[in-house]
Amino acid sequence: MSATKGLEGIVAAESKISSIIDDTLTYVGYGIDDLTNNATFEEVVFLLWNTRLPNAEELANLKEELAKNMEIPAAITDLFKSMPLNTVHPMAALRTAVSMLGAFDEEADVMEAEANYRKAIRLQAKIGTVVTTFARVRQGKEPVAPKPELGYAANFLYMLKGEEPAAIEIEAFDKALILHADHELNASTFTARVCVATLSDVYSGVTSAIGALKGPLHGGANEQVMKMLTEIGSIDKVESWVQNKLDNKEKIMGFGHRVYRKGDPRAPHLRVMSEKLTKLTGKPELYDMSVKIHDMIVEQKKLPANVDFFSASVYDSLGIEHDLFTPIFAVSRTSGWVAHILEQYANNRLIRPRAEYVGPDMQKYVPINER
Ligand SMILES: CC(=O)SCCNC(=O)CCNC(=O)[C@H](O)C(C)(C)COP(=O)(O)OP(=O)(O)OC[C@H]1O[C@@H](n2cnc3c(N)ncnc32)[C@H](O)[C@@H]1OP(=O)(O)O
Ligand SMILES: O=C([O-])CC(=O)C(=O)O
Repeated sequence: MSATKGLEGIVAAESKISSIIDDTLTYVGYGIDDLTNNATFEEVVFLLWNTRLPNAEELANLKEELAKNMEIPAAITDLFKSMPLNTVHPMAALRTAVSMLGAFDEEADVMEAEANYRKAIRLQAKIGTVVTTFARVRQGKEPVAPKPELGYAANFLYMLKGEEPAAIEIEAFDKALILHADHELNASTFTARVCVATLSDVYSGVTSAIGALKGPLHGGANEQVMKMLTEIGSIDKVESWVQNKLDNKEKIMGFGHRVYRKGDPRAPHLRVMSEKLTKLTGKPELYDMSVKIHDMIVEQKKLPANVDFFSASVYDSLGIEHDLFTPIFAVSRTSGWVAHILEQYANNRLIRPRAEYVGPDMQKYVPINER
């Protein structure tokens, strides 16, 4: 028995939800470019959960259900108020709050498929409100109640800032939500599947997944990209900053991928949005710096940008606080996590791999006074 480090190349599940084949990403067989250019996030949520696109009535119903379920228990707002708001990371707050949402859901442990679908809707509806409520509480502001007539992307930005977003902001944010919605058996999705394969509940699966997404090698990279751009500060400093990191064999956040070799097909969409939005907000240098970093990494390391690289300047341009980037990833990825959780339940077997033992041979116990 020998171990494959990081399970690289191991096929650990069958799935009908998304695929990455020859660097092409599809959700249920629909290309990511097609969906990003033409669909809305709500349509993608339906697609991932039902493995087919909705008709107009089904989409309207889903939107209505999401809008109806966006409010969160007051106890979650109080929970945030009780947190050390100067130091707590929003991903830690989100992890705790999603676990708490489970405590408030009377159906949390009802395992029928219909009940799990209802929980999926409630969780997807509430997670955006959880993130925006945290952000408002941290700023000492009142949470903003959702407006049912707005779509998911618009509602999120409205609840975050307290004013209705411009059409271009809604469009960019909706596309970003679509691009982050699912990604085959990435680390957080695998975590969710491992968790619920014990027949644990949906909330436990998503709480575990949030923990996995938080790390900088996964979803946490988008915040680190912004930290890098802020630290570099101006385009004339890019070359020496990046060269120094590369010479010290340090990783540059937002580059590289376990599966993609030629490039992450989500990155070009975010790059286009980054160029447009940074110009509009009067910060074109952020995009120019990103391109310069990108060209250096591609040239020297042959590593393409992943989804987290250009999303950083997109979210910054939307006026979003930098440590909320990863929670926003979680808001979108909840749709994918839940899809995989439902798929796991539908054809479950406990996930329990083996470890290759590399410790000492059989030893004899030594009494404590003889050690
Ligand atoms: C949504 C997402 O999760 S997308 C990924 C987000 N994460 C990041 O952007 C963090 C930066 N990137 C990385 O750490 C990696 O590329 C990962 C974690 C994404 C993929 O990791 P793995 O497939 O395990 O590749 P691994 O980390 O072993 O890297 C292979 C080689 O490429 C190098 N490398 C990989 N990524 C980078 C990078 N971002 N910068 C510099 N070098 C890199 C490694 O140092 C290693 O070099 P070596 O063989 O000389 O030691
Ligand atoms: O697939 C992965 O390993 C990471 C990733 O890009 C994602 O989760 O979107």
